[in-house]
Amino acid sequence: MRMAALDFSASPVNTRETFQRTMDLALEETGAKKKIALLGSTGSIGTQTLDICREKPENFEVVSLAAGSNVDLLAKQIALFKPKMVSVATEDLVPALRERLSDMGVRGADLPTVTSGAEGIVATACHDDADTVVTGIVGCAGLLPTVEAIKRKKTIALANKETLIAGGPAVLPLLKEYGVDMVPADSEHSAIFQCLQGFPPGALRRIILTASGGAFRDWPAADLAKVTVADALTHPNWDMGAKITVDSATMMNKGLEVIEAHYLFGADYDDIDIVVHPESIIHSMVEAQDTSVIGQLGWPDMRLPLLYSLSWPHRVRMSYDKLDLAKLSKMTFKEPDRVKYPCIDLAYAAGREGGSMTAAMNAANERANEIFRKEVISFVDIPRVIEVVMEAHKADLMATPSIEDIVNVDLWARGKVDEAAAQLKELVGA
Ligand SMILES: NC(=O)C1=CN([C@@H]2O[C@H](COP(=O)(O)OP(=O)(O)OC[C@H]3O[C@@H](n4cnc5c(N)ncnc54)[C@H](OP(=O)(O)O)[C@@H]3O)[C@@H](O)[C@H]2O)C=CC1
Ligand SMILES: CC(=O)[C@@H](O)[C@H](O)COP(=O)(O)O
Ligand SMILES: [Mn+2]
Repeated sequence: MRMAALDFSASPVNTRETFQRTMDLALEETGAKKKIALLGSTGSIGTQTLDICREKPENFEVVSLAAGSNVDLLAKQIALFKPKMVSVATEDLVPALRERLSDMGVRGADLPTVTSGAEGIVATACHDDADTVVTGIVGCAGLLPTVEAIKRKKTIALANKETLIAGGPAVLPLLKEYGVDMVPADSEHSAIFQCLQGFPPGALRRIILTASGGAFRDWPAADLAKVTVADALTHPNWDMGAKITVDSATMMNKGLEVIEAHYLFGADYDDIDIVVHPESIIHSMVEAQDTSVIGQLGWPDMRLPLLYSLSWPHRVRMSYDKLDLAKLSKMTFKEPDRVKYPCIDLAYAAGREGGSMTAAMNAANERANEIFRKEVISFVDIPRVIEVVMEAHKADLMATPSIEDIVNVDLWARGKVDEAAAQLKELVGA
C-alpha cells in the first residue's frame, strides 16, 4: 500500500494559503464584485454561469461574452447582461447579431464591441475590466484564449478540462510564472478542491473520482456495438453539451478527469481512483494519510461547482433545493468495468506517458467523438482509433512540449484519426 505524501508544491492552488483565506468574510459581506469574461456563453456551462450572475448581480458582473454561432441566444444575453464586448465564431455572423440587437431595441451605450473568430475569443477573454475568466468553450479551442488570459493575470474558473489535458505541461508553468489561480469548475474537481480546504501539505493520500457510469452503465458490453448517437447523447443525471455527454458514455470523460486531477492537484496516477456512483450525489472524495475519507455532496447541478469557482474562498448564500438524504434513501457504488470501457485505461496510459501524449489522446478523442456523432464511425470504434493515434505518437513524444508543439500535435492527431477511420471503413467494406 502506498503511503507516499503527495507533493502540493506542484499544485497551482496553495492549500495552506487557502485555509487562511477561508477565515475571511463571506463574499456578500466583503462587498467584492467579480468581473467575469465568459467563454462559451450559449452552452450548458455558459447559460448556467449566467443563471448565477442573474441571481447575484451584487456579486457577479458580466464584462464580456464569447459565443459560437447561436446569435439569437447571444443577443438575448446582451440585452440582459449588457456586456462591454462579445465575440462570435465567424465574421459572417456579425450582421445577423447586429440585426437581432436592433430588433430588440438594444442601442447606444448598451451595444457591446463585437469581435469574431479566434482573435475575438482571445479579446473577450482578455478584456481589461475582467478579473476572472470562465472557460466554457468545448474542446481544445479553449486552450489559446486561456493561455492569453493567464498572461493577463486573470483568474481562471476552469470548466474546459481539455485545456489542461492537452496543455498541462505548458499551462502549469505559465500559472506559476504569472502567479495566477486556476480554480476548478468541473464538478469532481470542485468537490476535491472543496474537500482539500484546510488540508495541510502532505496530508492527501488518494483522490477518489466518482463517475455516473454514463448512458450505457446498465447495458451489456455486447450491445455497445449497436448503440445510436441518440442513445449516447442521453445522460442519466446531467444536462450537458453533446461532446461531454458522449465522453461520459465512453467513460473517456472520467479518463480525462483523472488527467485533470493529476495536473490540478499534483497527485500521482497511482493515487487517483475511479468509483462508479450512479446517483451522482457524492461528487468526489479525498482520502487523508490516516485513511479518513472526505467527500462533497449535492444534487447533480453544475451551478454549485460553477458558483464555488467564482466565489472561492468565500461562500454565497443561495436558494437552491437543499440536499435531502432521506428522500434519496440510498447511494450505491461499484468498480468501473475497464474491459467494457477501454477509454479509461487509454487515459491512464496517456497520463503516465506524460508530455505531449495527453494532447495527442485528447485531440484523437475529440475528433473520434465528433465523427461518431456524424455517424462516420461506430461507438466501439472510438477507443480503437484513439489507440492507433497514441501508438503512432510514441515515436514523436515530447517530454516538455510548448503551446505551439501542443497545437501542432492536436492538428496531427485529428488527421491521424481520419486516416484510421478510413482504414476501418475499408476493412468493414472488404
Ligand atoms: N456541461 C457541463 O455540465 C460540464 C461541462 N464541462 C466542460 O465545459 C466545456 C463546455 O461544455 P458544455 O457547456 O457542456 O458544451 P456546450 O456544447 O453546451 O457549449 C459549448 C459552447 O462553446 C461554444 N463554442 C463551441 N465551439 C466554439 C468555437 N469554435 N468558437 C467559439 N465558441 C465555440 C458554443 O457556442 P454556440 O452554441 O453558440 O455555437 C457554446 O457556447 C467542455 O470543455 C466540457 O468538458 C465540464 C463539466 C461539466
Ligand atoms: C457535471 C460534470 O462534472 C461532468 O463531468 C459529469 O461528471 C459527467 O458525468 P460522468 O460521471 O458520467 O462522466
Ligand atoms: Mn466532471
